[in-house]
This record gives sequence, structure tokens and C-alpha cells, in this order.
Amino acid sequence: MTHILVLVHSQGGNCLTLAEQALKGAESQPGMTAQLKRVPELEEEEALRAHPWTGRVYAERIHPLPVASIDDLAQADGVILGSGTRYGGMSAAMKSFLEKASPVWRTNAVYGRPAGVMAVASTPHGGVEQAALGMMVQLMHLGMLIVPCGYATPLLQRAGSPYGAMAIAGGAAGRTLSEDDLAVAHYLGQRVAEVTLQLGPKHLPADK
Ligand SMILES: Cc1cc2nc3c(=O)[nH]c(=O)nc-3n(C[C@H](O)[C@H](O)[C@H](O)COP(=O)(O)O)c2cc1C
Repeated sequence: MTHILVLVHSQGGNCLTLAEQALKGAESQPGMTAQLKRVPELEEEEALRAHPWTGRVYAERIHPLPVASIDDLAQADGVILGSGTRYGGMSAAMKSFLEKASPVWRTNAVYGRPAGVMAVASTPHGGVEQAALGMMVQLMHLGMLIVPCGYATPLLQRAGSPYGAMAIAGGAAGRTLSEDDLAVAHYLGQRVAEVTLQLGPKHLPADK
């Protein structure tokens, strides 16, 4: 079976909700398996659980997720990354995970494989695009082929972004994800799965 890794860093659950939809979208394609994992946390467990806004969500929904290893990334046929926006970029936890993936870079383990990105910010111009584009750049260093959302479906006129599944939610304003936001994430999962299946099994280039 072909396999997609949905890899998320979420503290308040918004990116996780998008990731759950992307997972369903990927799994909707016959012949595709998918798994949702979180990147290792950089913050202290105790501090994450004690956070006044996000502690409960972290304890109930995020901590129970399996933690991804670099090997999970190496073995994936396709990848979908999701991160909350932190000071106008992806989270340090996501970036740290990707930086530790140098064995994947060295061995070309995901070279030429499809990847999509998701990001959530709490404010409309707070850097959600930069978070998504930053993840894309790192994926390109691994040789991955970016699968964007584009505008092939009218859904993208109402939510998301041509770059990927992006949304505004959380933070002090307490915005929640819309049904359209969820549908875009589902669509992205489906698209990454379709392209991954079209490419067929992995074929690793012998040399970089
Ligand atoms: C340390 C930190 C930095 C943040 N920086 C930004 C930011 O630059 N722009 C923004 O719009 N939101 C920012 N946020 C808000 C989050 O992006 C927002 O709450 C989002 O919903 C987080 O996704 P999550 O619920 O999956 O963790 C920040 C949150 C934290 C904790």
C-alpha cells in the first residue's frame, strides 16, 4: 500500500483539526493508507498542560497522538505538514524536526515525492502564508514535489489558499475554523494522495 504521513505541530488544536481532515481526504483514495503523527515538542510537558488557553486541548487531543520519528518521514510515499503560525513563520518544533531530517536529505528518501502544507494563524495578516511557504522551502530541499490547492475547485474562492490549506483561527479573538476551512484541508489530503498514487511506488535516485 502507498502511505502518506500527515505531520503536525499544533498547540491549540486548530492545525490538528485541519490535519484530521487531510488524513480523511488522503484515506478516501482507494489504495492509500495514511497516518497522523505529531512532531516532538520543544516546550516542557508541564508548561504545555498548564497553559491557560491551550492546556486542555493539548492534554486531551494533542499529547495522545503518536510522536513522529525521522524514519516515519523517510518511509512515507507522500507527506502533508501542518503548523500553527509562530511570529510569522512555522513553529520552532516543526522546523527543529525538519532540521533533524538530514538523513532523509542525504539518502534522498523522499526525493521526488509529493508534499502539501497546512498552516493556521490567529490574525488575517499574521504570517500564515509565510508559515506555509517556509515549510515548502524545507520540503523542496528534500527534493519533494509541492502539491498546491490551486483554484480548480470553487471551494478555494471561499477558504484556504492556492498554496495549501490555510486558515485563521484561535488566539485572543477566539475565531473557530469554518466548514470551508475543513473542506479545503480534506481536499488537500485528497490531492496529495491522488498525485502520490499517480507517481506509483518510490524510486530512489542512486546519487544526489
Ligand atoms: C508563540 C506563539 C506565536 C504566535 N505567533 C503568531 C503570529 O505571528 N501570527 C498570528 O496570526 N498568530 C500567531 N499565533 C497564534 C497561533 O498561530 C494561532 O493560535 C493558531 O490557531 C495556532 O494553531 P494551533 O491551534 O494548531 O496551535 C502565535 C501563537 C503562539 C503560541
